[in-house]
Amino acid sequence: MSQVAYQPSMLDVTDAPPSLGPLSGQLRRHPLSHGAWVDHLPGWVHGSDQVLDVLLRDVPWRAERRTMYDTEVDVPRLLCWYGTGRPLPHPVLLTAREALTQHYADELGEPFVTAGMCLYRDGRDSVTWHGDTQGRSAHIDTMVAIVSFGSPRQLLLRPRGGGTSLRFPLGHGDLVVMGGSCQRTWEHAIPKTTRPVGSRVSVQFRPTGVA
Ligand SMILES: O=C(O)CCC(=O)C(=O)O
Ligand SMILES: [Fe+2]
Repeated sequence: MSQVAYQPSMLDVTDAPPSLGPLSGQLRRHPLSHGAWVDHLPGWVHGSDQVLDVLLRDVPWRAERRTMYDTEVDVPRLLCWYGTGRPLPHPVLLTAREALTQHYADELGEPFVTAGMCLYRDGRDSVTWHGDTQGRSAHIDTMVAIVSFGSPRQLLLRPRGGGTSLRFPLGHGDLVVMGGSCQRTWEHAIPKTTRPVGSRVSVQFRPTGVA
């Protein structure tokens, strides 16, 4: 009897659609040098398991190759680009993009419109030190907002030209926003790890012309 009453409520909890916590008053800003900053909010997305399942299943993940010296090598992660207007694979991502656009409206002055997706299959997948400086972000201050799903990985940041690096743990449902001059004056990376980690999906929201 008690089991009959218990099961539906368990289902209600696990089947509840993913949702977002508030941004105002919750994001913690870390000012960096040269007018760069990072905002961090662990656990922004609730119900992230469901989102991760959908992303792993429905995103048409692609492997890329790039030329390194004179050989072609695999890019060590899978990718998919959702340009302006392309429907996102889970509705909570649209809600997230709109919430970010609204929260940063005064500071950013334009909406987040694209979503870059990366799948790190295990600890051997990574992205090396870089800034997102293709396009307008090479010259102007902007923002890149990252929502992370799946196995926790470290986001490393270091000033261009040398200096101490910082690390932000990116766990299931966490939000990190790189802002100000961050893409031009700092670099970021997701290093490989020998720890036994599972899949991680990173969703990066950017304004138009930033990549
Ligand atoms: O995996 C991440 O969260 C960062 C990805 C990244 O920096 C990029 O794709 O430009
Ligand atoms: Fe990046």
